[in-house]
This record gives sequence, structure tokens and C-alpha cells, in this order.
Amino acid sequence: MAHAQIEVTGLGKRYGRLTALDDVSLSVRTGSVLGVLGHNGAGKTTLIDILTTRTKPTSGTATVCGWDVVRFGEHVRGQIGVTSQFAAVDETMSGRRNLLLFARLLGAKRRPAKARADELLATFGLTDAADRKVSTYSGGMRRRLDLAVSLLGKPKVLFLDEPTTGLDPISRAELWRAVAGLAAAGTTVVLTTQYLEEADTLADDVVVLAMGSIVAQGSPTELKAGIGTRTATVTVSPSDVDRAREALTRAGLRARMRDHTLSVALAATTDVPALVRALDHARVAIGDLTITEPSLDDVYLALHGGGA
Ligand SMILES: Nc1ncnc2c1ncn2[C@@H]1O[C@H](COP(=O)(O)OP(=O)(O)OP(=O)(O)O)[C@@H](O)[C@H]1O
Repeated sequence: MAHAQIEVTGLGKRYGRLTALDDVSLSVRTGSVLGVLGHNGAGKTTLIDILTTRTKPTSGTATVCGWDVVRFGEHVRGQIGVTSQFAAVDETMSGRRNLLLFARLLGAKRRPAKARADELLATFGLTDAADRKVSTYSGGMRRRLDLAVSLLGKPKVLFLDEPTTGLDPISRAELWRAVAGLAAAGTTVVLTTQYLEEADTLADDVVVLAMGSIVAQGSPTELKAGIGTRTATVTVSPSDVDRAREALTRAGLRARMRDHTLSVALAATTDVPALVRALDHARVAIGDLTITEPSLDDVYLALHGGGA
């Protein structure tokens, strides 16, 4: 059975009078992906820095792979991989040389280091570019190389700080596939992101931080269900607009109108048949009908009052 790979209880971090993190508790199951969302300065990096032992908390506790991050930092570091927005690789060397160098730094002998480098180059689609200088790589290739470097030590937990910031949609999708593959193979992943779609696609669970505190926590589905509303958008002919609106009001449905498109907030699954019946009864022809599920963007905007 999946158990918690990361346990965080009442974690806090103060810098003088500034509270960067306040009473944060969460747990991350083995092989799952946790997405950490939040505005600039919300505390995302501080949380990652504590879990990766780069900084110490001022209150609370955290364990990674069962090891307390303060008392057993060295053990924690032996179990984790970390990538940041700022790649650690050397641009003047080839991708292969970078991997070999980091593998040797981790203590691997020449032959296993070479085998591991080849394996990772293949996994991340970098074999053809392996002997080119990293300075000639695209942004997506650099991120994949950075990810490969962080996996040299076969970490149980991988921390990714904004892994796809600045990447084009195709490179982003490639990286998502790589991360999803790692999680499917049992690696636990914690990622911070500014992209809600990224969290929605990759994360099993999400925490939303605001000013150092967790303001929402759960699976993307739970969070979206929490703010509720699916929306039906109906296009009718311009001459039918008033009749359509009256019919929907009679059926107890609230419709907002823009040109000849009606948006109806759906409260229950029965609302769609009710909507279709009401329009049909009023002899309004439906040109087009689409149902939109709430997105994590809606959740985020709801949490931040639309101001974030
Ligand atoms: N070393 C430090 N000394 C003083 N204040 C700090 C330090 N590091 C972070 N802070 C403050 O702690 C708060 C949380 O910062 P943190 O970097 O964790 O936020 P973040 O969510 O990662 O933001 P971003 O998305 O901009 O990277 C901010 O107000 C920041 O200015």
C-alpha cells in the first residue's frame, strides 16, 4: 500500500519579523505528484528549501523518506533529486560530459557512470545531441538534461522548482510526459509551478499557499468540485434570445446573456436535461451547446478574489 514519503507537520519559517511559512502540514504518498501553487512570495521556495535541507524551519517538523530534515539532512540528501529554475549544468560542455561529471561527483566508477549517462540521455531524448555543447541546446533540451542530472543518483523523491517556466508548449508537454513517467515508475515528485494547467495535468494533489499558509489542499478534482460550477453555453438565433431567457428563468436556471450566447451555471447533473427541455418547450432551436468544467484557474481566482 502507498505510504507517505513526505510528512510535514506545523512547519514554520520566520526571517526576522517576516513569516515566510506558517503552520504548514501536508503529506505526500509514495509515487504521487504534489503540485505547490501560490503567488510570488507565497512561500513555495521556502517549503522546498526546507524539504531539501537547504534551510532550516523555525517551527514544526518535516520528514522525507522517513528522515527528519533537520537532524538527518545527509540521509535526506541521499534520497532526493533537485532541479531549480536555474540549471546547474555547464553550458560549455556537452550533455554527455555534464552527466559523466555529475555521476563521477556522486562517486560512480567510470563504466557505470557511462552506462547511466547513456540510459538517461536515451530516456530524455538527448542521445542525438549528447555530444553537442549545452549552449547549443533549446530551452526544453536543457530542462530535460537538468532533469536527467537530478536523476543520476536514482532519487526516491524529486523536487522540481518551476520546471517548465519559459518553455514553449511542445517542450512543456515533453517534460510533463517525462515527469509523469517518473511518477508512474514510483518516484515521488514535488513541483512548484506558476502554471495551473501544469498542476492539473501532473499533480495527484495540490496545495495552494498564500502568504505562507495553506489556503487550499486536495486533488485537482476535489478543488474544482469545491468551487462548483460547471457552465453550459448555449447559442441560439438572435430572434430567440428573449424567449430563451424567459424559458430558462421559468425552469429555475440563471442565464447570463452575451450577444446570442447564453451562459447557464449548472448546479446539478439534472440541469442539462432541464435546460434542453425548457428551450425545446419554448420552441427555441439550439445552435450549439457546450459544457465547461471549472478549471484550476477558476479555483485560484476564487481563492484570491480574482486579484492575484
Ligand atoms: N533569505 C531570506 N531572507 C529574508 N526573507 C526571505 C528570504 N527568503 C525568502 N524570504 C521571504 O519569504 C517570503 C516567501 O518567499 P519564497 O521565496 O518562499 O516565495 P515563493 O512562493 O517561492 O515566491 P516566488 O514564486 O517569487 O519564487 C517572501 O516574502 C520572501 O521575500
